[in-house]
Amino acid sequence: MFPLLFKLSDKKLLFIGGGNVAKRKLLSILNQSSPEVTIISKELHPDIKKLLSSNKITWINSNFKEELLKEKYYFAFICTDDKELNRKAALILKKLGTPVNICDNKELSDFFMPAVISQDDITISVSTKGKSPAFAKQLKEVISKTLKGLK
Ligand SMILES: C[C@@]1(CC(=O)O)C2=NC(=C\c3[nH]c(c(CCC(=O)O)c3CC(=O)O)Cc3[nH]c(c(CC(=O)O)c3CCC(=O)O)/C=C3\N/C(=C\2)[C@@H](CCC(=O)O)[C@]3(C)CC(=O)O)/[C@H]1CCC(=O)O
Ligand SMILES: NC(=O)c1ccc[n+]([C@@H]2O[C@H](COP(=O)([O-])OP(=O)(O)OC[C@H]3O[C@@H](n4cnc5c(N)ncnc54)[C@H](O)[C@@H]3O)[C@@H](O)[C@H]2O)c1
Repeated sequence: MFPLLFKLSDKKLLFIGGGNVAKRKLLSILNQSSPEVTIISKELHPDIKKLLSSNKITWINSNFKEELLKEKYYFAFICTDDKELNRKAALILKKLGTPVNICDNKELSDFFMPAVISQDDITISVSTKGKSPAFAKQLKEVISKTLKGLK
């Protein structure tokens, strides 16, 4: 796996599922950039609902169906709690040429979300190649403190 920095502002991103995991990933992305986001989900986390008026976020209040994919997405984040649905949706999006990140399927994912430290012009991302996301988070906190101490 190779880390890259993507310019996501104004890119079309798709989220399938709008629960805790979607919220975490979305907030992490919105912290760094300003993409156009479409969320397909029957339910939406209250913290995401709060963003609907102030951000470029469209909520499609429905379970996932292939017919809902009317646009080409730059990246898709598949985060429902239905493992089989996640797999099926990922295969559809991959066929359409969209790279996917799946919350419960490392093997099928085209990319992972790292833990991100961003201070001024410095960006550091931490990954454990998917082995231990909790450790990535811990390491992020240690690096963040060290970086602050250097200033
Ligand atoms: C870094 C971070 C970024 C983010 O997502 O924002 C991130 N996970 C975070 C937190 C976190 N995730 C989990 C816990 C609960 C504790 C635990 O079990 O460890 C916590 C801790 C918490 O929530 O506090 C559980 C979990 N995670 C994955 C699975 C499925 C699996 O392993 O198959 C399961 C089990 C699900 C289950 O079955 O229950 C999978 C992935 N999680 C990744 C990223 C990718 C690999 C990153 C890497 O290479 O290290 C990858 C592969 C895919 C992806 O999601 O991109 C973010 C820290 C944010 C921050 O603080 O900065
Ligand atoms: N990648 C990670 O970091 C990580 C961390 C914890 C858990 N997980 C995995 O992620 C899954 C989701 O966790 P969560 O805490 O976000 O769950 P959650 O219950 O908070 O959210 C699930 C979301 O999926 C939506 N959904 C369910 N079926 C759907 C369908 N057919 N079409 C569209 N949307 C649908 C629901 O409406 C809800 O918004 C867990 O089952 C677990 O396997 C991954």
